[in-house]
Amino acid sequence: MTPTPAVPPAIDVRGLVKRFGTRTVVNDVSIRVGQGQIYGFLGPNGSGKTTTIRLLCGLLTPDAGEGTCLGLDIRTQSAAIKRQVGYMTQKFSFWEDLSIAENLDFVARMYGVPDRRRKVAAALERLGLGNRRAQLAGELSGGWKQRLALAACILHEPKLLLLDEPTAGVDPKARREFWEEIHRLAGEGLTVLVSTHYMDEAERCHEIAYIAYGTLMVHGPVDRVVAESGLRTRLVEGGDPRRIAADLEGKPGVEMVAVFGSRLHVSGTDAAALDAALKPWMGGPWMDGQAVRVVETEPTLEDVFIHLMNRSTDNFS
Ligand SMILES: Nc1ncnc2c1ncn2[C@@H]1O[C@H](COP(=O)(O)OP(=O)(O)OP(=O)(O)O)[C@@H](O)[C@H]1O
Repeated sequence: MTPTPAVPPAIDVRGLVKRFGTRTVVNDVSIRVGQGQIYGFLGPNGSGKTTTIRLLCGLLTPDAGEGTCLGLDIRTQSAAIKRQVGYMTQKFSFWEDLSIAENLDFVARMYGVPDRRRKVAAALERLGLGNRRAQLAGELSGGWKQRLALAACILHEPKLLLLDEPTAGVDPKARREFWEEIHRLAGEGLTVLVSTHYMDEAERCHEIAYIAYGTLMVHGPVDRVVAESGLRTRLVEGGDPRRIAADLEGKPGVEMVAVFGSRLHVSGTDAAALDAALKPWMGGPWMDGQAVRVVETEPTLEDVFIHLMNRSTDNFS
């Protein structure tokens, strides 16, 4: 039997560097993204996520490094790559006094999309915009605007979709529906690169990369990123979380204390030192008429990212 040929990665780049003036905004980034994967980019504001995504698909030329996107060279074949990319920028603009359908038709004409009418109809159908086709874009709520933006980005049937903070300011239900659509598209083979600050969005990605000040600090599936962080977390329940937090802040072994309503997440990389700091709170002392309880828990992705952020130094400022 002939073995099935392995599907080549959608993106395979090594050693990418980008400088703006004297600042190195992307520093030696190597990434491989499988076809049909949703790959999330996280990191502090201005840390180079958008620049990295643009380099990966040839929209910007790197100062050093090499690689391929959709099997094409990111340095020499960027025009051919761009034709196969759908890019939803942070500030997607519409013609507010045109309807949804007219906006899509306009975009399709502008990009010379063949078989325009059928493609516009398909995009309207696919994103549940059919019933609203005549509604003016300027009257749409945030969630519907995102859908229209997504419809416009997939009209030309790209193989790679770039989403730059796609759901900023969108309500949770609309975000969930947006992500269901992204997963459907990925299921059909579309590769998706998404930058986000939302942990729930990161958890919906097949793999994530955390970039801080131009450096790729960790990458991989969410579970692996959490497991490999080396972070240990204890959950403290009962009593007054703010007073317990104040007691723990700055103690050896305690690297982070975060209040979640009536609970605390206390984390550090040295489990013995962490437990030594928590010792006075173990064994159920009473506080404000409640028993305080300390249990081991998994760090959340947010715990891991705050930890990474604390560890990274802002070499941009
Ligand atoms: N064309 C440019 N010329 C000069 N500096 C730039 C240019 N584009 C981006 N930068 C700078 O490079 C750094 C990284 O920007 P980038 O937009 O990639 O970060 P980001 O992680 O996507 O940020 P955010 O989360 O705020 O969107 C920033 O300090 C930004 O000001």
